[in-house]
Amino acid sequence: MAYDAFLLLSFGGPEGPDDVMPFLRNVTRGRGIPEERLAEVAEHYHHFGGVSPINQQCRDLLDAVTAEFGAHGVDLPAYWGNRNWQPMLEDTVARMRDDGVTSALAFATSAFGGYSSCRQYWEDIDRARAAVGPGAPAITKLRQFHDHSGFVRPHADAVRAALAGLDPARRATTRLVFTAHSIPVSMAETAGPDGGRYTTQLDETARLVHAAAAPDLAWDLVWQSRSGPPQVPWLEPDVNDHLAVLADKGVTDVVVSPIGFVSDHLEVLWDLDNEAADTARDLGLGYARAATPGTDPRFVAMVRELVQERLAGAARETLGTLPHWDVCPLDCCPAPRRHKS
Ligand SMILES: CC1=C(CCC(=O)O)c2cc3nc(cc4[nH]c(cc5[nH]c(cc1n2)c(C)c5CCC(=O)O)c(CCC(=O)O)c4C)C(CCC(=O)O)=C3C
Ligand SMILES: [Fe+2]
Repeated sequence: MAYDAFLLLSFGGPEGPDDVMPFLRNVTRGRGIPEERLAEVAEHYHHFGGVSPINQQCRDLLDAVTAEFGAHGVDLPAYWGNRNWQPMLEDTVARMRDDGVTSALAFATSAFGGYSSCRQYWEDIDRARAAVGPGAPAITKLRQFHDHSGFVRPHADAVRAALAGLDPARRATTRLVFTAHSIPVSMAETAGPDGGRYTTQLDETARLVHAAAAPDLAWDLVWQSRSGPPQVPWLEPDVNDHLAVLADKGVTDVVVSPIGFVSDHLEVLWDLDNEAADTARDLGLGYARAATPGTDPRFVAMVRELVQERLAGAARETLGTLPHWDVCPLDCCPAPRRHKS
């Protein structure tokens, strides 16, 4: 198969105060998110001047990937499009068509399976191609990468760096707390062809990061950034509740490592550096937050390697044991039941 472009596919975020509500309406259209939750999340964005860091992080990643391609003879022009905010994917796909692109490889900024993190990006591609119509390039998504060394090693180094900021005399009572975005339990159950892929992959990432960073410490995998109406069950425990349980058990210090994410975007900054850090302080726990890969050279090299896997049929780099595939089976990670908007 010949490919003639690379596409960075991401979530999108507002770039000023006036963007915040329209962005949030794009994210939540038809998903039954209560109005109070929207108002609360809008406040998180306004706290940062209405600017999400995710767009600059995408620009930085795109620049780094372009340089990495150049240095390794990967001759593909690089494009960027988002699900929820400008540059919107359908505008990017129209530009690709105008530039004569016929077949592109897309890197989505999530490592995991599941509807929100994988299937929905395939749907974004389908919708954007349909909107562009005849002449839209073919676009396929690169595979999930939860156990790639280019994802695991930057997380592991970040955990080590965060640990170095805590009191070594209390290491025996220090704990690793891995976090990922909570999702509805029903979405977790239908993730992957056999169900449970989001949580199973996160468990594997946590094990790999733990083994590489601090095998002497105990660890847990917990959830952050819950959304949705209260009567719908989402993955638990929430990181804040979990910190209270740990403090009760005699844990003195925590390193919180957001392995569910590729960059320090708003949900990492607000929900961890603000909320969870406050919770830890109230509980008297020492607290350090580990960084995400961002533009770590190993992560950037991973993107290039995922492309080369597909260009050259090169072997897959995997540290774990879960299966991988290039194109998701059509029946995995189905869309949750839609609410009326
Ligand atoms: C699994 C997952 C990831 C990780 C995979 C991936 O990266 O794709 C992720 C990432 C992100 N989520 C983000 C922001 C938001 N997510 C929301 C709502 C939701 N997230 C969900 C899941 C996930 N979300 C779900 C099931 C909902 C309920 C509504 C729905 O079913 O879609 C809402 C609505 C308000 C709220 O209720 O929180 C917002 C504003 C941002 C941007 C941050 C920035 O601006 O820097 C990013 C990277
Ligand atoms: Fe989200």
